[in-house]
Amino acid sequence: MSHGPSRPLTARAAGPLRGEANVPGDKSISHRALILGAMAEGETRVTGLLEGQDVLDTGRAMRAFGAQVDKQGDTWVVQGVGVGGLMEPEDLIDCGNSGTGVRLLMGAAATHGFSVTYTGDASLRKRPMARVTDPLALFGAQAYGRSGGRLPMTVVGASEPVPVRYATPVPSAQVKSAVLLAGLNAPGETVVIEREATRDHSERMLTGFGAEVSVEQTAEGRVITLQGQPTLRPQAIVVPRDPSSAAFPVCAALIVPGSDVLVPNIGLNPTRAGLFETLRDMGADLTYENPREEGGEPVADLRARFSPNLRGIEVPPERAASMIDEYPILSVVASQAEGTTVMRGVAELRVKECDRIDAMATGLRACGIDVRDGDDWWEVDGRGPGGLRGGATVAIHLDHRIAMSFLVAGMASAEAITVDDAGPIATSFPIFEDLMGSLGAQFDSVAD
Ligand SMILES: O=C(O)C1=C[C@@H](OP(=O)(O)O)[C@@H](O)[C@H](O)C1
Ligand SMILES: C=C(OP(=O)(O)O)C(=O)O
Repeated sequence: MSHGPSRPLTARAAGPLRGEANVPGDKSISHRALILGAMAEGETRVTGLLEGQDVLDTGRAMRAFGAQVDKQGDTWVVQGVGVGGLMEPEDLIDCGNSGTGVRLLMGAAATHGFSVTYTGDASLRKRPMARVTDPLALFGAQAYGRSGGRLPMTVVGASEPVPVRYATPVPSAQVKSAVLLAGLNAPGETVVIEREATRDHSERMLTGFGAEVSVEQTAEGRVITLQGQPTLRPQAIVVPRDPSSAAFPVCAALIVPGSDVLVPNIGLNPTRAGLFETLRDMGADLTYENPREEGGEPVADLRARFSPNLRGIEVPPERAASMIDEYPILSVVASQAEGTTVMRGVAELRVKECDRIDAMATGLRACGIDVRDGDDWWEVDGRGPGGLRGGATVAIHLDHRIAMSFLVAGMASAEAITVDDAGPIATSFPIFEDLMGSLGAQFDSVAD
């Protein structure tokens, strides 16, 4: 869905942040629970689903594809139609701001013999889709979109799909997942090879639903093999809390003097936890309390305290996929460290909801921080605790993570920071303002 009118929001220096931050469910897992639930035979029940706009848009799309998706009390109930049972939507599928939504749906529908036209908001309509439609063409699906492979785009599904073997050219869990979801309704073995491991929620959840999925580490990379046309058995899914949302209260606590914040129950799947390792490498006072396993995923309570002795580091590039959405907030923490933080191997940041390197570099420079950048790298010169001047209004380009990052920056800067639009925060973290406010953050809505 498109957003309402833009809504500026200002964050100013806050007192210590203290208390417990109960962040919402994982966005990646929530999308997959609705999509796989819709492709299973019978009733899947999901608790802890993220009720962010991105996921709600995917829920609406699954209804348009013929599944029933309803909320009963705290549980989302999906009546699936079975593999191969999706139906042609009567209208456009509008995925709003969500790259994950549109790319996974394109995959899931591409091996059905019907056509679907996809669109999204002004941010999503700029993002590249050929990375998904190229492998979908190998199954026999054809895509017709705007120039540069942009939305709106119609995908004519393959009525007699063939299985595919595909090596992903960019590290992308969305591309991997689109191919695996398409492979569900192709006979035989579909194989995806990724050079670097990306988040593995699709593999885990497909296995949970009863598909045969094997993963092998070879010289070529991580080889994932799916046996096509399985019967997916409906599941009871408990969605863990989102480490990408936890990043905001954690990082805010590290840079606001006197803070001590507990962020309970965070999924620490190694394909997602790169930020927390990086913060610890920088000298953050960040501990994992009560580590345990839940639903096959490692989980812990994160405790973050103000950390006056952060050091800039070179972030290991091989860690990029496991923290790809966290570089914007990491750059805010880096601005409060001593020395330079170097981030390499991050070209993907340029094709997210916006060009995230450019958006963060522009905003940080306006707040008094030196940033240098190239095609696939950037570096931030830290000015130590209290080194953020602030006093800027920052353009967030319909990007929720840019908005939240600069609001956190405003909590630790000398002068307030305003983001031009807080609306997109609702795509992934609808309770951000209230939750950060409950810890002690100070926000002012600015009248238009
Ligand atoms: O598969 C997913 O759920 C996601 C994969 C990542 O995108 P890419 O696959 O484009 O790297 C990430 O940035 C996005 O927020 C969620
Ligand atoms: C990149 C993101 O999401 P998506 O690709 O689903 O829009 C994100 O949430 O940071």
